[in-house]
Amino acid sequence: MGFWIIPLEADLKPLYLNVLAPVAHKHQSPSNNERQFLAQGARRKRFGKDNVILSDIRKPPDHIFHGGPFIYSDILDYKNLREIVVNNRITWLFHYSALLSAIGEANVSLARAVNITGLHNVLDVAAEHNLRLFVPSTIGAFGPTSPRNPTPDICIQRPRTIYGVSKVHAELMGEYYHYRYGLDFRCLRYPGIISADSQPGGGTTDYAVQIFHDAVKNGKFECNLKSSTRLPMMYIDDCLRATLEVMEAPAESLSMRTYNVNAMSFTPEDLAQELLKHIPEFQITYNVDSVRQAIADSWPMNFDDSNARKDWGWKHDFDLPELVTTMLNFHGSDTRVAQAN
Ligand SMILES: NC(=O)c1ccc[n+]([C@@H]2O[C@H](COP(=O)([O-])OP(=O)(O)OC[C@H]3O[C@@H](n4cnc5c(N)ncnc54)[C@H](O)[C@@H]3O)[C@@H](O)[C@H]2O)c1
Ligand SMILES: C[C@@H](O)[C@H](N)C(=O)O
Repeated sequence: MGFWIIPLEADLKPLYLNVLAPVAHKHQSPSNNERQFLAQGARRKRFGKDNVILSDIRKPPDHIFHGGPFIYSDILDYKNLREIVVNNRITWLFHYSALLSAIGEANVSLARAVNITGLHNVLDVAAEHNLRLFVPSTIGAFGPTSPRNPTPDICIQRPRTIYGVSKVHAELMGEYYHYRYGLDFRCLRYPGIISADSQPGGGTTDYAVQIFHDAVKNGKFECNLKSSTRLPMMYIDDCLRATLEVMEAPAESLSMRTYNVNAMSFTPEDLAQELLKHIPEFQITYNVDSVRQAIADSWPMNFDDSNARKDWGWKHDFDLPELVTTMLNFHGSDTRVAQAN
């Protein structure tokens, strides 16, 4: 994902700098393609198709390109950001551009530029033009010295990845701009996000997306984390709804500017057991990637999101069984499921 720009009602113009999960899966059937369009369409439907501008530095899939305005935007180009905001009278900005945890460790200088310099550009353009700004943070903003089970909103944050460091920086800078300049900064710490219409983006939680592709296509999956690695996770629809809900919450209901949000928490073994109920021949093997495993072992196992639930009424819809059924349906596994039954 990157960044979104949106307009409000007649005059609310959101800009999304990259889209969470925009990439259509190559193997989907036409009917699944239509269903997968819904998550993206929801944002455009909520605000009006022409009022939501999506952007990236990468070519979008057909359904994104034809679904409403889409533009090229590099968050490292400040003048270009300012031009987009001015020319389109943007009011809300959703900033999704980032390098994720595992890929960030493989390319620290690029991660530092995109995740930190890019954030500075976004903060400045938002403050200069009085935008409401959403920036996602992550379970990766915590580290080995944070309480892991559960992890509360306020506790020690000493992450050991450039990704985590950049996200703590984003949380603190956003809050600083809020108190110093009155910027309407809002931030959610997402768990691992699972979506059928995306390819894994270089994160530590990628296995929980890839497993569905491989289970449906090949009936087997090689997992790069240990079977007992417990991490917080969330289905994409809950993630998008949480994001819009916190953005639309009255300012006086927000006791904080950065909130944990959660839905479920599982291990690769738990996920495999749930998949076996639908695909009895499914097999999982383990070939642990030491970089990803060390990252996962330093992250929360369970996330305490009680403040989000109390302040603005957060409530998730998808637990593990609903997640697996929905993902398998999206992946066109109806035939396998029918065979299994
Ligand atoms: N996916 C998850 O599980 C998860 C969990 C927690 C938080 N998040 C956050 O959500 C956001 C999106 O995550 P994602 O999974 O979609 O990641 P992703 O890797 O799939 O997408 C990142 C996007 O950033 C874009 N990008 C890279 N450099 C850019 C630049 N210079 N200018 C503009 N765009 C640029 C990429 O082209 C890509 O579209 C990130 O900020 C991430 O930290 C994601
Ligand atoms: C958890 C999250 O921030 C991302 N999916 C990663 O693993 O890097």
